[in-house]
Amino acid sequence: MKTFILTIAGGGSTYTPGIVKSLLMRKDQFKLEELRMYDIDAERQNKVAVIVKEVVKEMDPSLKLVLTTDPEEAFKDADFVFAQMRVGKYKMRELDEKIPLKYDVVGQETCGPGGMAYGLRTIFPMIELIDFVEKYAKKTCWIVNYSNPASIVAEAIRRLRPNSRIMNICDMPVGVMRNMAAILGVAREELTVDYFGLNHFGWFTKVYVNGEDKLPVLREHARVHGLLTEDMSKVDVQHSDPSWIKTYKNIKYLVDMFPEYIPNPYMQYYLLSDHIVANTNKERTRANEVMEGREKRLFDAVDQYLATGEMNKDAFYVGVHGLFIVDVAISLAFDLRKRFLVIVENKGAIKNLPDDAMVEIPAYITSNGPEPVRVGEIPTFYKGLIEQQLAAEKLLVDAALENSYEKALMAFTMNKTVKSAFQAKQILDDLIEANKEYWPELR
Ligand SMILES: NC(=O)c1ccc[n+]([C@@H]2O[C@H](COP(=O)([O-])OP(=O)(O)OC[C@H]3O[C@@H](n4cnc5c(N)ncnc54)[C@H](O)[C@@H]3O)[C@@H](O)[C@H]2O)c1
Ligand SMILES: O=P(O)(O)OC[C@H]1O[C@H](O[C@H]2[C@H](O)[C@@H](O)[C@@H](O)O[C@@H]2CO)[C@H](O)[C@@H](O)[C@@H]1O
Ligand SMILES: [Mn+2]
Repeated sequence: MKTFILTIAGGGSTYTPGIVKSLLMRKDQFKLEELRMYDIDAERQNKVAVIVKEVVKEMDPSLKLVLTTDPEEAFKDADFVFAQMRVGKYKMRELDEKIPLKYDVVGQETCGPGGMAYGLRTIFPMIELIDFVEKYAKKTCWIVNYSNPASIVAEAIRRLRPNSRIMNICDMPVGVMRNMAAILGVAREELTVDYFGLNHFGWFTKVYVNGEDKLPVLREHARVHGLLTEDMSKVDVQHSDPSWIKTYKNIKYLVDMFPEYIPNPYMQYYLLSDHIVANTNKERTRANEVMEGREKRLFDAVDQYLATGEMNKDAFYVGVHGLFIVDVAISLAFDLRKRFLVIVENKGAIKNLPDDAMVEIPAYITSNGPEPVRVGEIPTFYKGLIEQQLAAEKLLVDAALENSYEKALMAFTMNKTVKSAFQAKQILDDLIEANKEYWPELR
């Protein structure tokens, strides 16, 4: 049986235990020879590893587990790298969210100025990671990347490392499909969707079950309930947090106004920005909810295990997040040609968008990478919105590569969540100060 060396980059992530569990649930199909955790923060990674070791002991005790901060040890002869780094960690996420809110602008980790700030922190560490993998791993190695902000990261990689073997993915569409399946009373695997957009900026246009388009049924549900199902805690425990409930509810306003398609929940930040700001607690944002929730639960479980030897199994979840990345890797490994939504270079797939846009669309995942479907032409409303967002993302990457303050200011001004160039400049200047340690210099 073929076996694989797999490295998780960002081993200290709160998602690592869930991803490891998901990997080991598939060990009969996707057998690991060695699992490695790589992070630049050894202390955080060691803590998360306390839980990971228990998962390995229970599910695949003979598996070799390596923890390292050394790139050579991490990537030597690796077959797969799962990337999930958060550059600046939650401390910086909190600032990404709170600084724009000071100016009554959406404060979100991947959208608006906060997302662009996160992008400027992440571009070069991701390029460094790709270079480590290229230097040490097998030539056939695939990087499957969750690191956000995925659109900006993907655009920078397209420009700087166009030949790298990387699949940029996002679990939000899969999360939505999980809710859609619960609403329709079917399994998520029974859904086949059509979708177009950029990452965290797109729309479902068809939702097939057994060849029948169920979008009309979902539209009627969404007009009243958004994408909430009866009991979210049964669908995904994390998504019963108040902020996620609000997010799924907000879809009802969007579907009511624009019933044609079902939007990615992230569209709320662009199309309902005033409502979002008015309903956000500027002192306690999602970063606080996560630090006091997902992160605390995990680290409390580590402390409890070290003190008592007892493991709290509710401290982490596999969820669609853990399932999806493993599904993508298995399709890459065995040329399964499974259809998933992934982020790829457009190259004509969406006919009336530029070839060099990094778009999120369905693709068949082969061992040579994605084979995207042909989406065709998209209607003017969506095209216009996407073009504006795409321009902002491209200008931001220009800013990073050219060390250009002016391009960064253009990117911030272009973003739909920002009202004026004055406002863009105030937020940008505050973010430059907060990100001194991380951003490329902007002159
Ligand atoms: N694409 C998606 O849909 C999706 C879904 C969920 C999470 N994510 C992303 O996954 C990542 C992890 O999220 P989290 O909430 O678990 O964060 P986290 O802060 O718990 O973990 C991130 C880890 O990355 C490490 N890190 C930072 N810079 C690094 C570098 N240069 N090299 C190696 N490791 C580095 C940190 O030390 C930390 O341990 C984030 O980028 C998040 O945005 C993406
Ligand atoms: O606020 P967070 O850190 O809890 O989540 C931010 C991430 O949200 C999306 O991922 C969700 C996903 O949609 C859901 O189905 C489940 O697996 O949880 C994920 C994380 O909560 C989004 O796609 C990511 O890009 C964000 O990082
Ligand atoms: Mn995402």
